[in-house]
Amino acid sequence: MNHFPPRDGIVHCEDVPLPQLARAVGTPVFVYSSGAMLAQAQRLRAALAPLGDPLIAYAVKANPNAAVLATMAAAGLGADVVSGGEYARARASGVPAGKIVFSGVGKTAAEMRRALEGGLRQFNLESAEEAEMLSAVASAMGRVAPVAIRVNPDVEAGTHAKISTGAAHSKFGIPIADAIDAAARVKALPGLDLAGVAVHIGSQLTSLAPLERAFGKLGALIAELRAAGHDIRTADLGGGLGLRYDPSAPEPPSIEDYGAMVARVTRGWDVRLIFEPGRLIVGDAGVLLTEVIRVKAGAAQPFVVLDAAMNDLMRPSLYDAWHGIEAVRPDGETMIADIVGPVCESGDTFATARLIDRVAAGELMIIRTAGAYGATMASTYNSRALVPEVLVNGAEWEVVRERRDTEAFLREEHVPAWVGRELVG
Ligand SMILES: Cc1ncc(COP(=O)(O)O)c(C=O)c1O
Ligand SMILES: N[C@@H](CCCC[NH3+])C(=O)O
Repeated sequence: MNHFPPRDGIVHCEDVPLPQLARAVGTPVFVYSSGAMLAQAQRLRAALAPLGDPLIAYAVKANPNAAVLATMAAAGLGADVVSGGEYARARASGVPAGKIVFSGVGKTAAEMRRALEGGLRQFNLESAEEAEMLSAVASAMGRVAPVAIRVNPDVEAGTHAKISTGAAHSKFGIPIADAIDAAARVKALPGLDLAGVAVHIGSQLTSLAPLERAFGKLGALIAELRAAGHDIRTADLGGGLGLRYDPSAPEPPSIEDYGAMVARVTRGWDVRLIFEPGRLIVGDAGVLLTEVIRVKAGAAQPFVVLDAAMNDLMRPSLYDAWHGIEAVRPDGETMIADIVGPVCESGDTFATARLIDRVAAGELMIIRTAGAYGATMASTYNSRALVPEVLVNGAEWEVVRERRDTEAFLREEHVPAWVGRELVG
């Protein structure tokens, strides 16, 4: 089902015409369809149902808005968190402690303490050094921390280098060849209970082959760990399944293809599986709604200058990512243009020489697939206000994050009394 349907020539989010939101909230604004994210969560749950009772721990980093997290919690999903901040958000949004997995290479002692106090399903350990720190923290608290060893399987994910995490040179995980030694160290440390293994090789994966290779290695490791006397009860298969940003690109594997592959590879593992999907759930559920400030003449083609910029949606400038860009009221005509934002960097470009709907100053456009890694990665560069977010449910909608204006930044900053003292008088 299309949750951003054109009706009467105007793009809607569910039953709300986008111009109505632009008028009420202003632009740029992230608009999310709760129906779209729930449909994806439901589809994933159905595809994974034959695997027993897996824990689907939504990767909070993809979109940590409290209303999005509460939607996920209400749908029964857990949370994969990578910081104390994400842990706090997940708990505050109603995710039960027992459904929280804590990932990340740089967990601090304070973050470990906080998660142990509040409770969690497991820490995914990424190094022997981290195991030592967690052991000390848990022991001092008189607790036992449930842990999984996140391995680095040395598998190339075939995605953008900046979002690949499973190759040998990557900072993530414990080299799989060292996992048996690491498990022995974990077992010998007080305050740790080795419950399982974990792997995550990257994001926006458009082929199942690298995932299958990584999972195959994980299966062999589970057998080795059991042979060494470890009681392995869980296997966390990470996230990473990609979306089709560009409709002319080959269709990525479906959620059902993924479920079938996992069922085949994990047959006989006898563990509870954990998944950490982010983008897959929320990516297509969001658009960045923006207004054309002006169309400026260019050397090769015109520049469509939007009021959204690289600080609001970093993916095109950071990863050269392709996002669909369309007019909210297309008139049937097209043009070729560079689509840019107002920020003072040439990298503030959403698309180059792109065939788009014809637009003029004052018209609205949407940048698609902005529900994941959009607002969450935004900055205030060029002293631009963080973009507000709206959640739509049928004909209802609500601002779920207010626009943060320049006055708010200034209230947070402080000029010491001695600045400029030597220069005065
Ligand atoms: C450990 C971990 N789990 C889950 C995810 C979520 O990835 P995705 O949004 O691609 O599903 C990431 C991001 O790549 C991650 O680093
Ligand atoms: N931020 C990345 C994904 C990173 C995944 C986090 N491990 C993106 O927009 O594609």
